[in-house]
Amino acid sequence: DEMDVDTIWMDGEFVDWDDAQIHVLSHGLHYGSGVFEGVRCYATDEGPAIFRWDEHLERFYASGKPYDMDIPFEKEELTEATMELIRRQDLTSCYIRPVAFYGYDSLGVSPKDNPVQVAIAAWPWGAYLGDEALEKGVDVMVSSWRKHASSQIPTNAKTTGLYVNSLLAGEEARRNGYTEAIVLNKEGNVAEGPGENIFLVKDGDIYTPGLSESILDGITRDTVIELARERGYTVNDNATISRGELNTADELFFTGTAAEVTPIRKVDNVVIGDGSRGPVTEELQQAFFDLVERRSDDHEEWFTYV
Ligand SMILES: Cc1[nH+]cc(COP(=O)(O)O)c(CN[C@@H](CCC(=O)O)C(=O)O)c1O
Repeated sequence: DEMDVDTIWMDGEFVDWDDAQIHVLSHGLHYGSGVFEGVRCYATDEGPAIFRWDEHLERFYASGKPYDMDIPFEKEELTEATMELIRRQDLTSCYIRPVAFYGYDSLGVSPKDNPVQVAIAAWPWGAYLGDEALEKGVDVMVSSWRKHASSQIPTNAKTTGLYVNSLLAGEEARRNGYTEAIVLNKEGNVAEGPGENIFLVKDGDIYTPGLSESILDGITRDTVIELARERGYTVNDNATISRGELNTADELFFTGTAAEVTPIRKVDNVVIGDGSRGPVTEELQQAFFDLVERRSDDHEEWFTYV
């Protein structure tokens, strides 16, 4: 395979990449009834280290709860499978994608007795929004599509079906020449990106929308909040950010497992700050990479060594 990975763990076994197949009548394909995680493993002097595996695994199981989806494997089994998957493919820094979904027994909206299938894949994945993005930032647009409200579908569950909202917003942005979208919630305030949380810096203070703004409780968001507070910043992690505050921000940046810490330099072609990565963004981005690549030995509890 072009990503020089060849193995996937599926329903308790390691299978060849091309043999990891499911039935076309799988419930998850028809009704979006799946949950997934995105986790990064970083190469460090002590070997590959999975970042905040416990929190990701916790969220993986919690995401299934609204759908009565009981994942038929213990956390220890999934942890061992993931470590073995990384070892078998000699991966060091890689992206890990666990997914669980209702498979096929009978069709119909109710998952009834459909089996819950689980798979884990891992592959090398570079900068999510492009190589230049981490340094130069990205140009984004505010999408015409709103985020679904947490009262309509639990936004705090990483449900596969929800990502059509992300696809609509992200593809609208790219169709219009931008790299990514910012999605407002149904109140018209800032929620997050299609696959990222968002942070705003103004007069030296840091703001990020709270869970009530219909966002995913991001693990990278939590990490950056902690790193910022450790550096003495005032962080409002329950902010309501209006659309207009995006234009007058000193700095904006995305956070996410895939996106890591990505500066935003323009919103709908309005230059943010001086149009380059801001100083607070750079400081937190550097702190993040020093942490995950273990140049800093803080938060050892956040690392699972393979
Ligand atoms: C909607 C959304 N909001 C915020 C985040 C950031 O959460 P966290 O990874 O815990 O910091 C992600 C992760 N998006 C994942 C999927 C990306 C994809 O393209 O698929 C990811 O970053 O792995 C989201 O999908």
